[in-house]
Amino acid sequence: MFSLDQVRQSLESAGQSHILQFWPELCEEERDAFLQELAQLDLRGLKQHCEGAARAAVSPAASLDQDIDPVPPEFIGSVRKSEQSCLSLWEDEGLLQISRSRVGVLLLAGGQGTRLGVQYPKGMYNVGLPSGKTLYQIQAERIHKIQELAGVKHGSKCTVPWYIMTSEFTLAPTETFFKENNYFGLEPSNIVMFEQRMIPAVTFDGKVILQGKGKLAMAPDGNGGLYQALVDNKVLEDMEKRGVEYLHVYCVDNILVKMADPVFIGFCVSKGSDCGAKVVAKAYPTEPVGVVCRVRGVTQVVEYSEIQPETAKLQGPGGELVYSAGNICNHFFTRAFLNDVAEKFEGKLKQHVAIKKVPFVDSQGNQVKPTKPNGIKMEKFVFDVFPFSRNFVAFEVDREDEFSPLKNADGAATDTPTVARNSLLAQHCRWVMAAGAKLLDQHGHPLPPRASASAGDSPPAQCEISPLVSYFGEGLELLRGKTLTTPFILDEKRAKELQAQ
Ligand SMILES: CC(=O)N[C@H]1[C@@H](OP(=O)(O)O)O[C@H](CO)[C@@H](O)[C@@H]1O
Repeated sequence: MFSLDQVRQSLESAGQSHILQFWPELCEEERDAFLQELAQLDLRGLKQHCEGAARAAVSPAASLDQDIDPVPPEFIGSVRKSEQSCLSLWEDEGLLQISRSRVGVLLLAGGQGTRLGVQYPKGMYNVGLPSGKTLYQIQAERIHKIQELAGVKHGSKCTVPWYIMTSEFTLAPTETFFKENNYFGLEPSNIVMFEQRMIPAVTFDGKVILQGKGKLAMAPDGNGGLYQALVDNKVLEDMEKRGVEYLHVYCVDNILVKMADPVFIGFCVSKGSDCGAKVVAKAYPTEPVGVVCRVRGVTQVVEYSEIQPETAKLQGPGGELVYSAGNICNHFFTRAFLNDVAEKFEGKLKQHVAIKKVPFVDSQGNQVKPTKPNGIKMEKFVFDVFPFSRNFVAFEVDREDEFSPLKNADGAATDTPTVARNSLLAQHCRWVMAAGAKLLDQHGHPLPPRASASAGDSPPAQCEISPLVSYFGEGLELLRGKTLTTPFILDEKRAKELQAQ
């Protein structure tokens, strides 16, 4: 560890000596903790980071809107437009790769649920399903099921390791939650949690913000911090040791996420792709999703916060959105590509600027909660590696089956716990009806099928199917010809009982 003198010198040469202004007031314990925090900073890169942030805040990167074009539809694979025989081939390929334990999943779970308004990791959120399951539990059970499906099909026991990128904010509570829940029945050695880096928030004149007298205002380095974290935590070596060649990366908040989706994996593998992304047709022009498009001919994502509203609203001759390929943060990478990124491209990733209200201590030592934005946070985005890919593919999936993200607290117009819950229940109603069963409400009246859910809708029937019974609607033959009264929860026990009837 560095000595106080070394740290002081480094801070001085980075123009950041104010960081130690309250040092004389700190007690022994606070000093130790602070020195440890400072020693973990990239002190050599600090000057560049602070000056870069201040520069970026006054002269934001030029808008890309002049240089973008949509990706022509024929370059986007599609569930809806593909023959069933193609979908089956892709699914078979995906299941084959999974059965050989060549597929892993990686969860991006380092963010704070600021918009959702919770103090704990988003994955621990319970959206109020009849079963009371949290997002983490639903995801764990899907991993369980996909291992089983692939294993049964190919007569092999296989593993889909679950890599979970957390941050200083989310690691400890996530670890505890998993332990308390017995890892949701998964083998603990196949769950690998690691932390992304944190970087300091900076004022508009390039000074690191002090959150306390002996504490810096730190924030995770964005979900694109993944690539540095893979190196820091030797995750690529772990993948190699396990024989994992393909990785499905996804973010925590989408209740409909299909972990290690065999169709998507199979599609990407069949196309010989090194990098891919799932997209859905955007629901409305200002929907907060990035768009997959071409920038000077190169396919990448332009984030919702960086596209001009006029561009987002552009319509084609049939009234359809020109930029409609909405990024749902479900990415495919080969390990070989991730190695390339780690070796050659990580340092070239773009830095995005977010201007935020960052609580701080003023020069008098008073704690201040700013009422207007005062700080710059720099973030990397996970999709910014797409331009380095040699064969990028996009794959369009159906929103009602794959995308209902939990972003906002109830009361907001979209992406709330209620919408997430209803999207899942509506999907499960569709599965049950497609399997040939009838659903009745509490009064014995038949229920109509529902395609999807939005905030204003009346709730669909309380019909929930455990992922341990069905991953994407398969295996529900046991319901054929049955009349089921809601609320109806199909877990493994109930499935066995129905099977026996
Ligand atoms: C940097 C990044 O990955 N941004 C993603 C991510 O945004 P959030 O700000 O986390 O909601 O999830 C969106 C989908 O839910 C996706 O459209 C967007 O592009």
